Amino acid sequence: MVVATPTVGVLALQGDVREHLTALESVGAHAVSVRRPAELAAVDGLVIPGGESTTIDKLLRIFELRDLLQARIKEGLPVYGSCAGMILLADRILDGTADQQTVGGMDVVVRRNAFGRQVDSFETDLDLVGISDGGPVRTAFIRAPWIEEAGRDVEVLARIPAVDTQGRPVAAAGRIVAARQGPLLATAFHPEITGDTRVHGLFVSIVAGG
Ligand SMILES: NC(=O)CC[C@H](N)C(=O)O
Repeated sequence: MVVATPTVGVLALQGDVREHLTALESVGAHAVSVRRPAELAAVDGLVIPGGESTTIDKLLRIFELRDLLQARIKEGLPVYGSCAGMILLADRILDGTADQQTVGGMDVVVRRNAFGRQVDSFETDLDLVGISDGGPVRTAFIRAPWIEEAGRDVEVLARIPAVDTQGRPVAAAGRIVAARQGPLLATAFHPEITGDTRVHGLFVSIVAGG
């Protein structure tokens, strides 16, 4: 089904919600905050923002959204998870806290806080499969995870390049930092804070039936 102006929710329990709402509006979606089951039931797609995955995990249960979100993902709801959102979409995680759970849906193993202390946070340009116009995407990594293993049905969209913008070798070279499995999209980075809205454009096209 092709939806002309899709309604895309941003899970608004914790994290940088407003930047996602703005980015989604700028690529033609009707963007709404989602905090209640009725709001989750009404959206055509959902963004799970970056933040702290353990907190979002707990709040999903407190706000009685977790089971509904899992059910909607099973029915095919398009969901884009960024950073902590990517952790929540993963079927399996490494370095989670003892009681941490994910919502799941993507056949990936994600390692939390994977980049370690030295490169805790950084910005870089990445080539992304599916985004060819306008060159590499400007991305921000903030205590980011990476995808350690991806199942057969997962399409890898981006990896950490071998060298940084100054030509220096990168320790995490080759790590998977963006992937898609059907209507589920995940990025280890935050695209909403660099002013580059093309990842949101890609997600809205998935929601609209692409
Ligand atoms: N920027 C982010 O979303 C960081 C994710 C955070 N390190 C976590 O484990 O949830």
